[in-house]
This record gives sequence, structure tokens and C-alpha cells, in this order.
Amino acid sequence: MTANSDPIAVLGGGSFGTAIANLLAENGQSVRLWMRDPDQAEVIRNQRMNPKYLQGIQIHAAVEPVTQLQETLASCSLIFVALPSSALRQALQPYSAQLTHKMLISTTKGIEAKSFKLMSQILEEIAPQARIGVMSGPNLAREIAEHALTATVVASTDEALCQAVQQVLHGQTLRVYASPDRFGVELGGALKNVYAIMAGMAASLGTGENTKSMLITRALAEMTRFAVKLGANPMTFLGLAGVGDLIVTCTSPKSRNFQVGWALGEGLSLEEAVERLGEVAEGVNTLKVLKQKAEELNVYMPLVSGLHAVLFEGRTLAQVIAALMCAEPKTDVDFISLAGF
Ligand SMILES: NC(=O)C1=CN([C@@H]2O[C@H](COP(=O)(O)OP(=O)(O)OC[C@H]3O[C@@H](n4cnc5c(N)ncnc54)[C@H](O)[C@@H]3O)[C@@H](O)[C@H]2O)C=CC1
Ligand SMILES: O=C(CO)COP(=O)(O)O
Repeated sequence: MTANSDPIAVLGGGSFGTAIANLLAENGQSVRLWMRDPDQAEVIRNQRMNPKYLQGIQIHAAVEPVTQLQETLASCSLIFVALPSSALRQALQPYSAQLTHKMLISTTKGIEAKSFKLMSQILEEIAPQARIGVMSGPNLAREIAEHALTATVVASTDEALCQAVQQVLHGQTLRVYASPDRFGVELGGALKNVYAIMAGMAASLGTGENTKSMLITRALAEMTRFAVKLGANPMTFLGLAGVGDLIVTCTSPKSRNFQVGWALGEGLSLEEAVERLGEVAEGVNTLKVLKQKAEELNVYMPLVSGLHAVLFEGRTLAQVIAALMCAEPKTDVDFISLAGF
């Protein structure tokens, strides 16, 4: 891997930002990892660890923890954004001038509540002159940090941007695939978090393997149906950022959304489950906005409605399961006729 001359910025000192910063550094890049908390930056500088978010992982010497956002943005032309969706707009809006002509890659898997905008759409709004892409896929931060063999997708219609990301991130343990479907790739990453909560709940209640498979497959059908209604290409959902990410988050106890679901299955309230996690679980907010949007667009999403009923409408899981199982029979794959078979 050849080193890029400019340093690369990673915004967000949580688990994903740290994991990506480390990979970039291992590939020979010099990296500025921006975080808002000076104490956290000091700990990383001194201990070469990020104990709060990635306990036990050594931080590469070429990762420089920084807290000055304006300077960081000014000094880097390639910028990975790994902030929670609730923070992204507020954190970057004041710096739109510094983002002009930069390559901005969102790794954030969430949807803005009021606008139903994806993070790359917010970046586009804040920095209309920037070059925008997203990165998404089955990418548990800890596994990336521990060098588990992993694949991800960089998506943008800007081919040179995709190649730039492939050049700096592709390595011994990470394969980076490109896609022109930014919207589909990003939407897949945001939607699957909701179903991971459901899967975590099901797992903690000891459901059978048939049930787990049914949940994941019907989740894929439902999220694809929704995405198509918004104009996305259903084929993207057969890729790493669709079914790939859905599988990892719906089956892994390392997923924070899965962990929230697991805690709910154990009988904790949503507040208790989120509090116990202490990290970002984007699926909770996504569920709220998704339920509302599905109703507005008249898209049939029984799993989303069912989870929303349990989490926010006081229904019991038994009531929701009974209603789901008794619903009128449907077809298996919605898009067979579209594919021309
Ligand atoms: N952790 C993972 O395995 C993966 C996470 N992602 C996505 O990356 C995004 C970030 O998630 P994680 O790094 O996992 O979260 P995390 O919970 O590990 O860390 C969140 C970080 O954001 C910081 N933060 C919160 N509010 C902020 C604000 N207003 N300004 C600046 N910084 C702020 C926190 O201090 C913390 O450093 C999420 O959208 C997540 O879905 C994507 C792929 C994998
Ligand atoms: O997006 C992820 C894996 O691809 C991480 O999922 P969680 O946010 O649920 O941990």
C-alpha cells in the first residue's frame, strides 16, 4: 500500500472511528482521529488505547488523536465521518467552508429524525461543493480492529472517490468493494439496525433456528420493499451492505443493536437497555422515523410496526407475535416479476 501524502481525517473517537483510523494507519497513512473530548484524546495519546470504546486494542503510532475540528478539516482532503447520526449535522454545520472540495465518506448508519435524510444527504446539504460517498457493510468495529477478514462497500457515483477509498483502506484483512448506488448502500446500513434489535430480542427468548431465519429473511423482504418505494435499486440489498450487514447484526452479540434487543428480551425497559449499553444503538431512533415514514408512504412493514408496538405502544410481545402469525398469507419474494422470471 502506498502512503497518501495528505493526512486522512477520521471524525469520531468511538469504536468505529478508532477501528478505521487504525486500519488506515496500518496501511501506511498518517491519520488525524478527531474527537470532542480532550481527556479522551489525552488517554489515547498516552496509553495508545481507547479504553472506553475499544478496550484492549493497541492504537497505531500513526494515529494522532486531535480535538481541533477546524484545523483537522483544513489539513485533510479525505475525511471519514464516524459520528453518531444524532451528532453529525450539529458537529459539521459550522465548518461548511472547510469542507468545500473535500472527499467526505460517511460511515454513519442512521436517519435524521425530522427530515428523514441519510447522513450523506446531510453532508451534501452542509457542503454542496464536497465530493460525497458512503461506506457500509458487515463491519463490526471490534472485528475490524482485531483483523478479522472483512469486506465493505464504498458507494458513490464519483468513481475516483471510490478508488481513493479503496487505495487507502484495502489491505490484508479488509476488501473494499465499490458501488455506484450510494442511496441503496446507505439505506441498507440504516435499516438493518432495527431488525437487529428484533433478532436480539428473539435470541434472548430462546427462539428456534427456523424462527431466526424467518426473521432475517422477512426483514430483508421488508427493508427492500421500503427501499424500492423510495426509489432504491433492490439488487443492492443482495450485496454486502444489504443482506450482508443484516446477517451480521442480526446474529452477532457484538452488535449493539442486537444487545439492546437481548436486554429487552431479558425484561429490561428500553431506557434501561440503552443505559446498560452506553454506546450508540442507531436502530432505536431509526425505528421511530421508519414507522412514521412507512405509514406516510403506505408501505407494508409488519415487523417494524410490531417492534414499534412493543417498544413504544405498550403492546406485549405475545400480542404482536400472535398478530404477525395470523396475518393473511403473502407472497415470498416481491420482486420476482420485476426480475422478469
Ligand atoms: N461500531 C460499529 O461496529 C460500527 C458503527 N458504525 C456506525 O458508526 C457510527 C458511530 O458509531 P460508533 O463509533 O460505533 O459509536 P460509539 O458509541 O462507539 O462512539 C460514538 C462516538 O461519538 C462521539 N460523539 C457523540 N456525540 C458527539 C458529538 N455531538 N460530537 C462529537 N462526537 C460525538 C462519542 O464521544 C463517541 O466517541 C454509528 O452511526 C454506527 O452505526 C458503522 C459500522 C460499524
Ligand atoms: O453496523 C454494524 C456492523 O456492520 C454495527 O452494528 P451495531 O451498531 O449494532 O453494533
